[in-house]
Amino acid sequence: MSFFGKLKQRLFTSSSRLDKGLDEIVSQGGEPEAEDDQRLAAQTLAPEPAPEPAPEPGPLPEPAPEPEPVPAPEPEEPIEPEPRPVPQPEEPEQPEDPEELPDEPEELPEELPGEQPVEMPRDWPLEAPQPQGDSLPEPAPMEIPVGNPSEIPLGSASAATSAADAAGVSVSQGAAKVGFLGRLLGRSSAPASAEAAAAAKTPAARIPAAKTSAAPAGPVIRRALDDDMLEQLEELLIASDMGVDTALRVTANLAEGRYGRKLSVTDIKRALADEIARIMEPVARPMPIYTRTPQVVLVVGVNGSGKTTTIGKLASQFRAAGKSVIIAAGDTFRAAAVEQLQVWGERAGVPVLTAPEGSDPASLAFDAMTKAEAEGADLLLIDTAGRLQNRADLMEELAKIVRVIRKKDPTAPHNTLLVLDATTGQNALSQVEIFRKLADVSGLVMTKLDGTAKGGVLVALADKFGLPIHAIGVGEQIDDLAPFDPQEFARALTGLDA
Ligand SMILES: Nc1nc2c(ncn2[C@@H]2O[C@H](COP(=O)(O)OP(=O)(O)OP(=O)(O)O)[C@@H](O)[C@H]2O)c(=O)[nH]1
Repeated sequence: MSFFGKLKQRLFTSSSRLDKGLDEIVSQGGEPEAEDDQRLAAQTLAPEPAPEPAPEPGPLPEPAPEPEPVPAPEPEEPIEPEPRPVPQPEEPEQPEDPEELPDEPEELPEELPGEQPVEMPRDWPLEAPQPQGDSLPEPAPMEIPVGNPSEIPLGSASAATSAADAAGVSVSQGAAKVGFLGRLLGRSSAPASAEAAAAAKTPAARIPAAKTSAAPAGPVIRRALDDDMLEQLEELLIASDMGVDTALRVTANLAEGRYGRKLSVTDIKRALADEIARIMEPVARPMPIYTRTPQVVLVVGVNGSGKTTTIGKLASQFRAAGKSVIIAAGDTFRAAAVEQLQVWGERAGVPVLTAPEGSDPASLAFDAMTKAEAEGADLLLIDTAGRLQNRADLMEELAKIVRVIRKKDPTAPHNTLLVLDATTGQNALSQVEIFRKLADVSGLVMTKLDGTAKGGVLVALADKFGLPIHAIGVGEQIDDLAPFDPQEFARALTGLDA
């Protein structure tokens, strides 16, 4: 089975809900179409173009003068990432034990020049080039790589890229690599046999095959888009966890230029997929990589959301991309969480720093910073507790971790990733709201998109918060984390094949 097919299977629950719902909506009040009508409909599938504006009478206004080009200032010193504010606890701060923690600097710099995070184009090679000099911020052309090369079958895009990199040849992955979601949708051109072997190892292989949206034999059913149908579509999108506001916006946009026209299920899927991709496009951004090391990535989220698993996957993939990584097991209150992280650390070949149960996570974070600096690590991934039961405590804990790591690097943490569990549906929205208050969230990772009918929540999140979505988790295996591709996600969610 192709990797593309895996994704389709994994998003089966979400797409099948939409599939089934759309079938029902269109068949109610819809009618089979004669062949001639089908040809006509195919020609008029796109929304009607807006009428051309009538030429304005009278003279045209003078064109506005072009603004003077402003030369970009050349940085003389290395540019550092901007520090994000330390989240302030609601309760008055307790004085820290000076024996436990090193002195805080008198005052954190108000503002540091910000290093522009470099977002990685999707077809960059996996290997980041080495910095050319001390003074220039060096963009690291890397997005979260797909899969662990040791597990990537020969002939896959990543393997091809690595080989080409080794040979000093630049490879456009666009040609060889179909995105992760795309591969799960079944459009991979990679050899099927090796991928089938890899897929067979995953739980996804045991999920029943997804219903395909290939046109059924016989006449296509079409239904004229009217108010009733729009209302039904709204309800269906709400049931898919898109949220009321987003569902209303999506259906309103879908109606534009199509109202009164006869649509088939595939027409609606295409229109929906376009609309969803349009919403998701601006938030699909790989995690920025900075030249400043260690780059500190704070990972937050409620217990069970998939933080540990995501850290393990990230560590493995960054390491496979040639980065040196250290993990700090910051949830010191749960021995099981620490043990789980150690297992992932072993799998990824990455050291995991731990502290005795119940000890201060901030001092572990400080030690981890010291070690990461001493060892010249590229990335430090810090796990944190996710107990929301006592928000004030959690807020203070996160704030203290941030204060302490800023003693070492005032610009840290460079990324604060909020890990969300897709199966929680609309609850993910309130988690974002809460964690944005607790920590300065810089991006999202959505886990467990496999096996949930609530994948639509990602659209609601993008629409409501506009926070970057760096990656998605679609399984429990080490290579089941992928950069977020809005087009492929939209197609997978709507169950569209092509
Ligand atoms: N199906 C699926 N399961 C996942 C995914 N990500 C994580 N999980 C599973 O979700 C469960 C919880 O994941 P953890 O990584 O332990 O979550 P956590 O946020 O670290 O939880 P605590 O350790 O309790 O703080 C585990 O059984 C993982 O295997 C995913 O993308 N898909």
